[in-house]
Amino acid sequence: MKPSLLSLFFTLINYNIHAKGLASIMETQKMKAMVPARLTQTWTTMGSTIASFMFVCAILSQYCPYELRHIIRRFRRWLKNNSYPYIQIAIHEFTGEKMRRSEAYACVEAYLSSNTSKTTQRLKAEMETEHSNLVLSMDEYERVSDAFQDAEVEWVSSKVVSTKSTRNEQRFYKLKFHKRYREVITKSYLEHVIKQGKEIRKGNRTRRIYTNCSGYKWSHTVFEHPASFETIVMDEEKKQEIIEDLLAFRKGKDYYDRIGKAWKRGYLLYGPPGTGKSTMIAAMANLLNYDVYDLELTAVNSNADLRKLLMETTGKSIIVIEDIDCSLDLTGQRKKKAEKEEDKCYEKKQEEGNNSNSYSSKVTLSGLLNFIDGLWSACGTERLVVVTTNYVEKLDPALIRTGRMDKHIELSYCTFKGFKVFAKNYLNLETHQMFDKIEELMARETKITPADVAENLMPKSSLDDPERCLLNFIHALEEVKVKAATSNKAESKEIEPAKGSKAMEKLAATNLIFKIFNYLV
Ligand SMILES: Nc1ncnc2c1ncn2[C@@H]1O[C@H](COP(=O)(O)OP(=O)(O)OP(=O)(O)O)[C@@H](O)[C@H]1O
Ligand SMILES: [Mg+2]
Repeated sequence: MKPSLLSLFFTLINYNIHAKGLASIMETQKMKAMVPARLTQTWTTMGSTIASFMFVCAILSQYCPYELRHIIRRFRRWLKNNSYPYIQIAIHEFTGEKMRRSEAYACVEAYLSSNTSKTTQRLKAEMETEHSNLVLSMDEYERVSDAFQDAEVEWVSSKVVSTKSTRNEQRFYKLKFHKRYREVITKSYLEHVIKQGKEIRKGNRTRRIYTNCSGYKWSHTVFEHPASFETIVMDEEKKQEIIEDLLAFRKGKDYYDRIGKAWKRGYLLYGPPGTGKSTMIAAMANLLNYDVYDLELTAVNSNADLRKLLMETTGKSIIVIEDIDCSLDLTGQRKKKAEKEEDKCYEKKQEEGNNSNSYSSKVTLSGLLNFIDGLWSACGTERLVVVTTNYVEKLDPALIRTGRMDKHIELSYCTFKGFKVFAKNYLNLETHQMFDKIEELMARETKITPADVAENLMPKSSLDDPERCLLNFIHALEEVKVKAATSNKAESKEIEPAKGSKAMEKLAATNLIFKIFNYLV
């Protein structure tokens, strides 16, 4: 068949579909009530007549002189516009080159599930997590009507299934309305739908934690961490200051706009292992109701991949880089000679197609800083970036200067005051005769982390009553004290012969061994 005849055939089908579509609109509940059955039949007949007429016009247009064909084409356009007075707007689930889930689609879905679930006959029910609510939404190919001011509209949920794979479905909502309502629908109704949808989504939102285990792509799961600022044990004043800072940031859109600064803030959490850095990040996410992006820098191959990942993050989120000193070489020189050599080696490996995971990350400090300062500010708002480290002194001052890491928070060893909060939370004890002994042990600079306090106070079996837990804790404190005394003794022994250069070397080596020993213990 010639292509022109094929197009004629499709034109005919198109007009028939329009005619049937018109009839099916009439079948929706609201319109049914308004339009009598006879009128529906008239429309259907008229639709078929128009389709046949169009078919004849199309044949004529193929075999007539150019001028006549032009007139027929114009007439056909006029007829189409007047015989099918409806406008359709499609809102697809995935858009753009990267096929990101469309915010508009999500808002329409939320709006329709809340506003039309009482009138929809076929619904689907979904529950994202075991603790979240059951969310009802329109099932596929379902139609619902809605009214806004004096305009009647119809929503249809539909999907396109790829011929290559049935798993590759593209869902979309189609909004149909009479063209006389064009202004009100495009200017006010859609705005109203998106606004209401956003509000509903805020209420239903289940937070997510994203991670880039596969390198350049985020994968996510539901974020359900029970941490809160109430259960974090630290200096009360410092805690309040952090909470206020976070809440001020969340409310700060207008302020950031006014001062011409991107709406983002950097936090640096530092302190020994087990002092609550990761727990605090979870508490921050819970307080602000933000998503978490846990960025594993060692899995990122290049600065370009890092940028791609960060640009894909959404607003209302915390981007976390844990143990940054272990992920990057951050010791001051941003690009050392050895690093340059490694770069060459890496490029060679890439050329050979040997891009193994064992090869270390090629993300550089300057790549990270460039993003935080440059592109970072331009793409997206309302993001916190939180960096953690056990060794703040190892970090390049350029990374942690104000503007990049605006707030520095030190988390440290547990004090007696902190222990009392743990005892209240874990054992429901406000006071106990063993507290004096504990206070005495803790006063002598016994460095015990909150993680160790929590572990020792936690009952391990039904036989563990509060006394037993406190005894466990006293044992742990005594052990820490003995270890500290042994390491101090060893250090002071090494200091004495430290006059000659050989002795200096020996001291350095022993110190290193003890440091490693302490770290491991
Ligand atoms: N300040 C704290 N308040 C309450 N619990 C704490 C605190 N610090 C640590 N914990 C407890 O110790 C456990 C370990 O803490 P967390 O993982 O947050 O430490 P961290 O500082 O991130 O350690 P690392 O530096 O090794 O990553 C937590 O599950 C929590 O129960
Ligand atoms: Mg941690």
